[in-house]
Amino acid sequence: MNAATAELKPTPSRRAALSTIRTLPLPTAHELRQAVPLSTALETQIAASQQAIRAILDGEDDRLLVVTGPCSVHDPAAALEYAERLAALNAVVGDRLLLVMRVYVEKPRTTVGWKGMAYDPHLDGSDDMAAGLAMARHLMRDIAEMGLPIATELLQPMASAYFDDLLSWVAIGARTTESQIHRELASGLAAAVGFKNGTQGNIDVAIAAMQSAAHSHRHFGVTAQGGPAMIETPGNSATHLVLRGGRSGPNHDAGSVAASRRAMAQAGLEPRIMVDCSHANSHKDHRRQTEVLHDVLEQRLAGERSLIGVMLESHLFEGKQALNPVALRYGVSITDACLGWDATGSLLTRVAERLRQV
Ligand SMILES: O=C[C@H](O)[C@H](O)COP(=O)(O)O
Ligand SMILES: C=C(OP(=O)(O)O)C(=O)O
Repeated sequence: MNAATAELKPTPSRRAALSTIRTLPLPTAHELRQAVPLSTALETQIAASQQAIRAILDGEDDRLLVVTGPCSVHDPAAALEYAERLAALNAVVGDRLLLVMRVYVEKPRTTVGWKGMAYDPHLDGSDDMAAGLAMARHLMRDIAEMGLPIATELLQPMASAYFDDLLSWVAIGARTTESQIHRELASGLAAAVGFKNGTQGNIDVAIAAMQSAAHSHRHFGVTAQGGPAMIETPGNSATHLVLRGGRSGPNHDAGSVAASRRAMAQAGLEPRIMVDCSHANSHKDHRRQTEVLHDVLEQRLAGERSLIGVMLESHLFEGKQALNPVALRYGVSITDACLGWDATGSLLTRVAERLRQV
């Protein structure tokens, strides 16, 4: 062994660290789907809401697609109360808005932090993922049974099979839009997919993602029974760009929207754009989501037809709180700050009224 190879060998302390790696089996997606099955009526409802979203993307339905809900769900009771309120609002605004609830059970972190209900449902770092996956699937099914279409971000491709039959809209987030693995995942989904611009604000990665997702792929994956598999996907052209702002600032303004529309057309894509009113578009100040949404609405009323939807981060009560499992305030986000329900309800009611006037 020469000196260079010796340096590559793990040191004893690194070997000791590696020996502590734990592997715990989880139920397969098939087992969880059998334990928490969907009725035929629910499957039909989900297929209908996937189709309704596609109709908006295809310009056959001129309602505004609104993806709204908590940054992350951590308390099923609060998420269900939010869903009840959203379902009631839908009865009032459903003629002009297609409401889809964010039920985000996986969170991408900039460095480290709580990664969502699917990972750590007990909020205590125990990472009981078997319980997390079950809680996530139960919650999504309960919300879907209220008649609401569900949106989520798909982050860990292996986890998607545990709940992708419940989804009507999927986000590929700013941190993963550039990932080939997530583009392959999107190409096999029944749901429409919004690709976010990168965290720097670059839309080129989302444009490349849409081109890639439209193609058929063969990729490594696992079967619902948990075995290694080659997966062949049909391609998914029900995709769109999500402008969420970036390090260089917001990108919901008319100039950025027009530039994005032109870039999509040049790439041979239908120009379909959703504006995420939160994240870098609101400078992470939840209250500013209202002004971003009004800006988007005025652009759309002025004739910007590429604007097909908006996203809001909204919970029962505004703001956010630190994750302290013994003293959590009910209905308040433990990840990004959210609009409260009252502000959300009146904002969306005003948006629907304004859209009715045209
Ligand atoms: O939407 C949520 C957050 O912006 C995203 O998960 C990153 O969070 P973090 O920067 O707090 O890790
Ligand atoms: C993580 C999210 O967004 P982004 O990927 O834009 O940061 C989100 O919408 O929860």
